[in-house]
Amino acid sequence: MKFVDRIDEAARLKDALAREKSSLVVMYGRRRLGKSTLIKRVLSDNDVYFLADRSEDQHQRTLLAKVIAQIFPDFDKLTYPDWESMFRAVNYRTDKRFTLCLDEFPYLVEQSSELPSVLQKLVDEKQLKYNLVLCGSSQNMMYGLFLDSTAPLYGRADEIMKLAPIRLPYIQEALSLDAMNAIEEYAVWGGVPRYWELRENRSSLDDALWRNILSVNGTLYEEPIKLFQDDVKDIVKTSTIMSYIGTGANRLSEIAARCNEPATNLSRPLKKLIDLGFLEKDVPFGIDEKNAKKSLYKIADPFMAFYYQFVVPNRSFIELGRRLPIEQALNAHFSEYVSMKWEKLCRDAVTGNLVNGVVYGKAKRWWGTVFNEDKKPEQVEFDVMAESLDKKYLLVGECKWTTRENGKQLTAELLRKANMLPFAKNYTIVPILFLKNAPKDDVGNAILPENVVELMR
Ligand SMILES: Nc1ncnc2c1ncn2[C@@H]1O[C@H](COP(=O)(O)OP(=O)(O)OP(=O)(O)O)[C@@H](O)[C@H]1O
Repeated sequence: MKFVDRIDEAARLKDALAREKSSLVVMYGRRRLGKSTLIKRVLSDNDVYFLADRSEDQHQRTLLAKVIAQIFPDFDKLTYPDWESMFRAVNYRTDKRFTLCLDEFPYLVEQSSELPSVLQKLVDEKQLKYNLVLCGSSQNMMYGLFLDSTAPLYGRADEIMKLAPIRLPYIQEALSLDAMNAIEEYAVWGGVPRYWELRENRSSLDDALWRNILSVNGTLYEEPIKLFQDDVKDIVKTSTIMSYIGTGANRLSEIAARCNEPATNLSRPLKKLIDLGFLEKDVPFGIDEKNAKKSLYKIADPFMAFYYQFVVPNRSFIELGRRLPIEQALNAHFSEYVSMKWEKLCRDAVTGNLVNGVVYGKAKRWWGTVFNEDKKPEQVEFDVMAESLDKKYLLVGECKWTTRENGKQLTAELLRKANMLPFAKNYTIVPILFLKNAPKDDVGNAILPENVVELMR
């Protein structure tokens, strides 16, 4: 698969490594996002890249010495009793600046708890002649090592880079898809390039699902557990919470009831899952994010959302190799699943972007009770709602992931609902349809998959 995106990240890393003084760069982020690949692309043959494992520290130093010997001959002929002597020996041999990258740095710290203090000492002495890049997948540990104010390396990094998932337009480029298929595939694999590679090796999305996720031998069959191993203590509880949310328990009270625990016990694990990027809080437009009553918890990561909706409830069928019930579940709900992801992509596309000549702030959903023409209460919902930065316009959007719609009818209904909103009079209402296909009647206010891909570039 061709390498895509990461232009800004690569530039930032290159820049940090080319500064006048040697730099300490920290890179972290969820597994399989492409941290190692990005670093290796930026490093040259004069640099050293070392991938740590969980073996004991003397063994790791022996392995690292071997890699360093590729640029400093015979470096591995000596034995280094501790990390400090090894880093100082590298400094002694350095005549021109190079970069030493320690990938999976948290594994080294697991074996040698003194390592952060050793590095702190070396960095504080300002004598290091080489750059250090420290990389890791455990977001928890990387946070604890560099961003916690009590940690020895706190404030020592010249650059801290948290790698994010790759955005929608690049899956289209990597897998040569049309916009509609890019959205469908992104709904399953999200922005993780390793998953895109697994998909690329299969003839169709369906084939890739059955081979990689919906099979006990699939590479991704246990993937969430592997991801949690990096960062959460209680994997069973975490997985249980994700399952409940993935199958429709979205309010704190519902999740707590299903877990049979008081809601207060769940605030920490939920916050943790939000920090890790696996969950998000959905709050209606105009409501404070901290409003717990109005908040809905949703799975933020597309791959996880697919997994907890389609894999976990069907685990016993998958274990027995029974395809039929899973095929039925996919036939009945996959399209609806993609449509939820489509809504989210539409909101992301609008946020901070220029839509029909107007720039909008953060787009959210809106749901609530309004009073209709007959003064009767009515429950209404908007898939997308955003206020223009100049506060003059309110974009209200309806998303559909179905075959061709009647645009006039959808727009009229959107306007009818919007005009009942108590805050409608403060704005000029801008109705927008976000549709899978162009509407039967060309209403002119439709945004299609190719437009969303373009907006997300
Ligand atoms: N920007 C990219 N474009 C295309 N493919 C990529 C990109 N980045 C990474 N990949 C591919 O994705 C896979 C995972 O990348 P990589 O091993 O670098 O991730 P990582 O974040 O270091 O993962 P881990 O923490 O699991 O080691 C690799 O096989 C790589 O080829």
